[in-house]
Amino acid sequence: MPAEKTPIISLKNATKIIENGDERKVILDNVTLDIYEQDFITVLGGNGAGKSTLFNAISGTLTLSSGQVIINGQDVTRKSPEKRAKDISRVFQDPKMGTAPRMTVAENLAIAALRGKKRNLKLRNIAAYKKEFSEIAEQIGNGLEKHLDTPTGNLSGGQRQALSLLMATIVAPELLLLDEHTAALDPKTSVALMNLTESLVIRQNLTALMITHRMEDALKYGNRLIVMKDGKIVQDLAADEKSQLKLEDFYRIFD
Ligand SMILES: Nc1ncnc2c1ncn2[C@@H]1O[C@H](COP(=O)(O)OP(=O)(O)OP(=O)(O)O)[C@@H](O)[C@H]1O
Repeated sequence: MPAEKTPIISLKNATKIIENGDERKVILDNVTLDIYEQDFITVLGGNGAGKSTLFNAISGTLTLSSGQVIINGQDVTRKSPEKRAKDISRVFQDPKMGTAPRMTVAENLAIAALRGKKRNLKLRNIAAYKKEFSEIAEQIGNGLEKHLDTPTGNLSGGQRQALSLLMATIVAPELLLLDEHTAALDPKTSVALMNLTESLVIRQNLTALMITHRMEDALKYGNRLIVMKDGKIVQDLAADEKSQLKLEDFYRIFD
């Protein structure tokens, strides 16, 4: 019998209740989820279904009312987002979120390269890393390598999202959270960033969760699909089940 796989991340009965005077709202409802190495899971659900809340619970920006978050067997439920940051990186929808606007591309990459490491990289040493950064940036194919000394605030949205993705993966995280990271881009740039995402995930054997509203992307990418509704995971489909789904099945998800 094959040995049982150990999940990288587990949520156990994760629940978040928001109380405001007489109002009581369950925004994460008893969610149990095991994420295994090299899972690439797409996350679908209507507005307000709880997708970002799920990501907040994993990354630690939201403290659970009850339940647990386990990373590699360690209970991190009460650990701060900063403590979890060595294991978990996240790319947001808004291109402004992932990068420091006044710092250059090279400086942003240098900071990202230090994730989880104790030593300090002095900014004057960045020059030594420039060739390496340039090679990494060149993989993107949108000219980012020519902008290593450009403040990120001057980049296009697509370049900035590509940089955010590079920063999130330059030190391979245990889990990459992609929070609708292509949603603010034009269709062509969005396709280019999804291609880059897939190639980074495959090349670095990453484990990733990706929220998307694009059903085509949920069908095309990943080995697993979860569907959220009212703070719950209502479906968890493996690759073979996912591949049998048609676009019209997806529209039913949002009913
Ligand atoms: N801190 C909070 N306080 C009160 N309600 C909250 C809080 N965070 C989230 N919610 C509520 O929880 C529900 C789920 O929100 P969430 O942002 O997770 O949805 P989502 O699935 O990511 O939606 P969208 O697709 O619109 O981004 C929403 O009704 C939202 O208003």
